[in-house]
Amino acid sequence: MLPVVVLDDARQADPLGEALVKGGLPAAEVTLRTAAGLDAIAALAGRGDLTVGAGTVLTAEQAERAVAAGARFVVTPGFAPNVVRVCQEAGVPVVPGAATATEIQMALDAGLNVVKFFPAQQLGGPAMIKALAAPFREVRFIPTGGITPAVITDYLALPAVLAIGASWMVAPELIAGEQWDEITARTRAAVVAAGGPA
Ligand SMILES: O=C(O)C(=O)C[C@H](O)[C@H](O)COP(=O)(O)O
Repeated sequence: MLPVVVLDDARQADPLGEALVKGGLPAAEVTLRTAAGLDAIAALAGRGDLTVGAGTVLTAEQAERAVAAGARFVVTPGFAPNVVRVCQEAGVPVVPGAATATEIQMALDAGLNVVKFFPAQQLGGPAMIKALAAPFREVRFIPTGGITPAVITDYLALPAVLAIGASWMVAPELIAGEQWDEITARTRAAVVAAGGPA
């Protein structure tokens, strides 16, 4: 499970990180949708007890900044050759978004075999991944977008699914309300729903 985080205030990064670690999910994809994103990545990277990556990385410059801030992986909504190049040169894993067979082939051409399947639910969910995985046997998918606890097991039943990205455990209203205990509780529930320890 990969929590997809949108932070408006980088000062919330540390308590959020604490809540995720307590919940048993020491990882976060912090999106660069907000101006606070880079500072939040730096704050979480500085904790040392969780793996932080950057999401919504749209340009090569953003990729450079994210890596400099401490991002250990980079996620993009679609396939962006310049972002992929920057990450590969920096030795940082990059996961491009792919919604079609063509985009998967672009990722493979770039030497990548893990893609974010985005937006997963809207694209047809597990049935679509199953169909795409048939010709691309070496590809692993991280479905993200619209995934709720109710459908997690449908995705995780597929061998081609490497992980699931989702935001419900770190919902923006919980962060805005600084409801860290609720974030920990939802994170724990997400771990259990994904077959992890209670
Ligand atoms: O900003 C991006 O590039 C993203 O990563 C979009 C995220 O994948 C979704 O926001 C997460 O999906 P939900 O769980 O439906 O919220």
